[in-house]
Amino acid sequence: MDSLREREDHQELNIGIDGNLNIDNLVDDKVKFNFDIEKDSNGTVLGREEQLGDKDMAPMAGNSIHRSSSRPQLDLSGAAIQGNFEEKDPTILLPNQSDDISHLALDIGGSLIKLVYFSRHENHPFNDRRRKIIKARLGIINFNRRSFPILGGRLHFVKFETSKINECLDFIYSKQLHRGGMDSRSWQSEGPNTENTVIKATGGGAYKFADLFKERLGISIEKEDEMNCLVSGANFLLKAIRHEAFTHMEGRKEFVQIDSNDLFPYLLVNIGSGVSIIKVDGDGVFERVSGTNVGGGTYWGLGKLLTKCKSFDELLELSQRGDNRTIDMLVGDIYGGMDYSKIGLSASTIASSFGKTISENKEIEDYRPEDISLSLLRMISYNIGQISYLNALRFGLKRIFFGGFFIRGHAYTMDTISFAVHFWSKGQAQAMFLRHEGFLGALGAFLSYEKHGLDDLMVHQFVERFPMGAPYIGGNVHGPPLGDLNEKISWMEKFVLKGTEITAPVPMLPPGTTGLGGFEVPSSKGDSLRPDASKLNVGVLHLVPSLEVFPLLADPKIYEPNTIDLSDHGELEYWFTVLSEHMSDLVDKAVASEGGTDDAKRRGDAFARAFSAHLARLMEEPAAYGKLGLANLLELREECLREFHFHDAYRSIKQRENEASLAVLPDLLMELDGMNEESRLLTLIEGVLAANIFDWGSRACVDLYHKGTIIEIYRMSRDKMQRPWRVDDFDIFKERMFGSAEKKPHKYKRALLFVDNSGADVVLGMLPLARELLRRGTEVVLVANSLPALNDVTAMELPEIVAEAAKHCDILRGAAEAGGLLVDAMINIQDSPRESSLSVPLMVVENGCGSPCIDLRQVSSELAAAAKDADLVVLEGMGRALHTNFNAKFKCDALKLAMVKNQRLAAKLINGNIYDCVCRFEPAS
Ligand SMILES: CC(C)(COP(=O)(O)O)[C@@H](O)C(=O)NCCC(=O)O
Ligand SMILES: [Mn+2]
Repeated sequence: MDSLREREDHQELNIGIDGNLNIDNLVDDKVKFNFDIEKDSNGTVLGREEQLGDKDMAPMAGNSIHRSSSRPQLDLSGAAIQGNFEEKDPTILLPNQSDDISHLALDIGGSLIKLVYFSRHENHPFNDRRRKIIKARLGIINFNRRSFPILGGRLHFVKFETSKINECLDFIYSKQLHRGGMDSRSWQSEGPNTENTVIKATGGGAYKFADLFKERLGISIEKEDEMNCLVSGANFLLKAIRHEAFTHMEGRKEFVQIDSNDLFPYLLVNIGSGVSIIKVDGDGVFERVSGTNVGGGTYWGLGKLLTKCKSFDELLELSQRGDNRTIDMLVGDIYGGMDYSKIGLSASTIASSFGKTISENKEIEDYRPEDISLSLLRMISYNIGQISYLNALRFGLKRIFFGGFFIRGHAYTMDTISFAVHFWSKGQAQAMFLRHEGFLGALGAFLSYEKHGLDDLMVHQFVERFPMGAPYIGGNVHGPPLGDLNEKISWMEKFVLKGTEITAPVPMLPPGTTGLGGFEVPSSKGDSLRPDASKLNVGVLHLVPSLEVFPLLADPKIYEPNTIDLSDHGELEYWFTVLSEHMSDLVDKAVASEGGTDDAKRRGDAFARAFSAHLARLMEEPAAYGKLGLANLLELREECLREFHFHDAYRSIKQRENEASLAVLPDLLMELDGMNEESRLLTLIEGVLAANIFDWGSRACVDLYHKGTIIEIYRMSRDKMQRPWRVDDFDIFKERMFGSAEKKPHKYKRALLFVDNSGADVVLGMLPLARELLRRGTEVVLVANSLPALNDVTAMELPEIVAEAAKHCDILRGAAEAGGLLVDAMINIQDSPRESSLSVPLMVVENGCGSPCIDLRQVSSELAAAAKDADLVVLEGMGRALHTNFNAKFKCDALKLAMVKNQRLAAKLINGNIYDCVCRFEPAS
């Protein structure tokens, strides 16, 4: 079979096929891999199990024929041009390529093994033809200017206890990570050879277990320097991940925005079994300035001896219920309950860790394990905090980043370290923590593969997501992501049976306060911290190399997409309730969209459980997945739906509404054409606002839809349009368009219209507005979602809607032809991109997201390209113009249009009522 073909050893990335094809020419959208589907001799697609056979356990290495080298390479064997050879950028199939980026790296520490692996994104369906037209139209030569291709993919983070190394080996084997691809389907069941495969690893275990890896998996370990890896991992995270670093004081977590140009120097304290203290001055420029042998291993080791705990997590969990005053000697114990205020020590300050046990005539059994664990934790955390501070002082450093698995996202540990740093530095130095704290070394090892291509990635190109399974790593579930859909569903079912209590929302405790020398009662522990909380910290990092910052943002550095701050507990609770109440309706729609089968019902059920679990988790710790805004919650819902293979829950509703609206469009256009320019503009804006009422994400609107037909509701909404609207800048916009006694009329060159919902919203609202702009000589770019979200129209669906509308309107037809939106015109446009029509073009671009909101730091390359010549941005709808971007400032004129379909938001944002409207016009800033 094809996929049995050997890979070439030592094949460099830039070796060409027959000397002509240089890999530099392969950009992401031109390389196609076909390893997703394996067929048997009858052409039947094999299931995962059939392909894997009984291979989930790693066998002893045997004879095999597959070879690969340590370098991440493209396997060019069997490469062939697909399709038309005459095409300028033909697709090249690499049938034997499994993944073009290095895929697995390890950090094998004394206590834990950390794994980082990369998996390629599944191809998501996109309109290739539309993309080609847009590329030609916008003059995009190359979406990706790298010297070699980076495909989108995911970085996964998994850990195992070193003492259970066999579980780790089984995991690697079951996912076939040692073979150059995470998807076993690309390999034959006969057991390909891994003889020459080399996997990068760091940590002492890279030496200690090298033979075991060879024996069990047939792979060699290439050792990478541990300090080097820690530093490059930390630098990478601090530069590439937006919400990576945070402070943690008195139970309050706050993300710190790190300016990658102002990162160095800093102190990196890695708390593993032991502690390394490293002064970092740049990429690859560092010095290990100190360390201590009292670290995570000490806590665990002593804790194990003293409490009989079986695991680190159990020990940490015990500390949650501990009271260290029964064990530690406090200042007050020495001073008869008084403070030693002369030297600034309160009575509650620990004078001597474990000191109280000297004078008491007790045996170990007489102390509570909980108290012992807490005393130990405080002793070690304070000590590390103090040594770190002294080193920061020694080198004049203000920022200390703490990493390593000792911390485990444990609030109390972080508070204790922060307190120590704050206390000793008198507030001059700041302790910061990293969300991927435990994976610095493994990430560094991953980055040490040559040509991994991740060096110059920007912050916005990594998007953190939480596919199901990711939040529940640990124990027997090694998580992210659970292999296939079935696994995910059954895991959700099992999870709910076992742990229903954690799916229920848990109220968050208000942060406690502590006095000087505080922590008499740990402020961050208590009933609200679930035992598994420490495992729920990092998700899968999605690498989307084609995302860019929207070029028209006035100042991307201060841009904040979210309008509503969910760190306000009242807000979080409200939106949590809204989303929970919407759940059953959404599940019904999702299940119906998949034919209402038993399988769809089971998936619907699993989705509801998964999303509820995420919500519960976020209620408990809003910053668990990074800084939380309403847009993230709404996106999480869409992501969860996709996880359970609901790709378009509102498909039929959208279709129905499109058809009904297209049927009345000709009448509307006729009515508009009978008006003078000024009344027409007003009617058009009114039309956009009125049609925005068709929003299946709003509870109030959905209730309304039971009361009439689409057209009745649209009419009712239009009839209620009374000016002044709650935010009403229409006159300023009108003056900008038509001029006044003092000002000349303005003709926009190119307008970007961020469209929202299907049906009336786009057909009767935004398309007529687009038509008016086209009529006035403005190029129009309709910007729509890349993936479905609620009833939002997508960039895939829009060309068809425009084509339908164009049947009734010459302006739209001419512009759509010029923009390549009409099928016949698409063929012409490839030959002569610019001159095919006299009309200004109407184009469609995708925005790069699949959510009702938009974060303009992460838009598609085609939108970024379209923005180049644009001088007007129109944002439409509640998600795009209110929940997000209400306060966004642009380099060009901006018009924000929305109907507010939620009472609380109306009251909060515009001091108004549900169904009030916003027409905000902001000249270029
Ligand atoms: C999800 C939405 C932002 C979509 O609104 P749109 O952008 O389509 O105008 C909106 O429906 C919403 O905020 N819904 C939740 C609140 C509610 O049910 O009232
Ligand atoms: Mn919408």
